[in-house]
Amino acid sequence: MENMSESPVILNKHEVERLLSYEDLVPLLESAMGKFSKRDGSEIIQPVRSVVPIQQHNGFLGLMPAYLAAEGILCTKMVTFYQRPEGSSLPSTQAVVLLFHPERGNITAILDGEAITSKRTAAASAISAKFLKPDASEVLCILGSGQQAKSHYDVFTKLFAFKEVRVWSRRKEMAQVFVNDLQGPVRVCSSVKKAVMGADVIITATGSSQPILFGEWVKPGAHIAAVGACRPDWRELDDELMQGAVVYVDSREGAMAESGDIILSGAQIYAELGEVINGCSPAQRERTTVFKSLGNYVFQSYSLS
Ligand SMILES: NC(=O)C1=CN([C@@H]2O[C@H](COP(=O)(O)OP(=O)(O)OC[C@H]3O[C@@H](n4cnc5c(N)ncnc54)[C@H](O)[C@@H]3O)[C@@H](O)[C@H]2O)C=CC1
Ligand SMILES: O=C([O-])C1=[NH+]CCC1
Repeated sequence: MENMSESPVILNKHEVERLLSYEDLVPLLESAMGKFSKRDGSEIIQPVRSVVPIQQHNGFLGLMPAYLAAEGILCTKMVTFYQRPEGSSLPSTQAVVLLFHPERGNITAILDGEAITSKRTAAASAISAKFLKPDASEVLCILGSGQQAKSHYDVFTKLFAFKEVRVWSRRKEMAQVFVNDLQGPVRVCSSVKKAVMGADVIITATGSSQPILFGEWVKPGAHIAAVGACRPDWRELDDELMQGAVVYVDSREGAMAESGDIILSGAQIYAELGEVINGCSPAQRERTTVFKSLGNYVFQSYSLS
């Protein structure tokens, strides 16, 4: 987005939603993930996110700067995640993305980050599924019924042909509200166990800080895109699942600093997803795979630059 005038371009949530299509985003993100995993410090600079915990809301403010020299992208995202009471009208994840002119240092754009976060996170999970889900994947299961659950439903049903989609939410009526807003058929399940048994692809997109998904319920060979639990003491997946699966991440440094599922289970990171995209690490589709997503900021700056 080239802006030669002094005033930055400002795009609100609706404008970002309109401009940011999955058709554009998914291939761009795939390419950005590959470039990120080839990183040498002079080309891509992305420090691990600074996090300010906000204890009273069981949440945090995250500051996420990134510089891609070759692409001419200098940006930062600022994002809050606050645990909301069930049914709250306030979004749990809110964000702004600032783009800077890499030569002059001025702000060129101020972009609503809520839509970027929803779509970019879902697109990253979809790319993980493209490489890691079992070849014959028929059943998709979504745990959670919030913003991320919705964006994941949208992109997964757009890109893949599942025969069955299931959703679980800790309050069944919230799962029902979620389903009522969707176009296609989705089955509401009354327990995580019922939702995940036999599923080929499982998305965990909850605000939980304790494991909700247990390895004993997961079909061998399934692919799990684990989106929540973005703090070092938060979990969504249990030790059995983490230790038995082949674990892929968006960023090794980020995962070692922020993922409770990795740090507390002691699971080994097998590869970054970008290394799979680059052909440097195998996609072990025949094994149970976990993509532990934390939100890699290079990707989102890329998508609207
Ligand atoms: N990996 C990434 O790049 C990103 C991760 N996130 C994370 O994804 C998760 C979901 O975010 P949003 O969809 O924006 O939030 P949301 O508030 O819209 O949805 C959260 C869902 O989790 C459920 N939930 C909350 N606490 C729970 C618990 N203790 N047990 C079971 N279910 C619970 C809620 O009922 C709701 O269905 C959060 O953990 C957030 O930090 C958010 C943005 C990007
Ligand atoms: O990438 C992101 O924006 C976030 N990751 C975890 C919460 C928000």
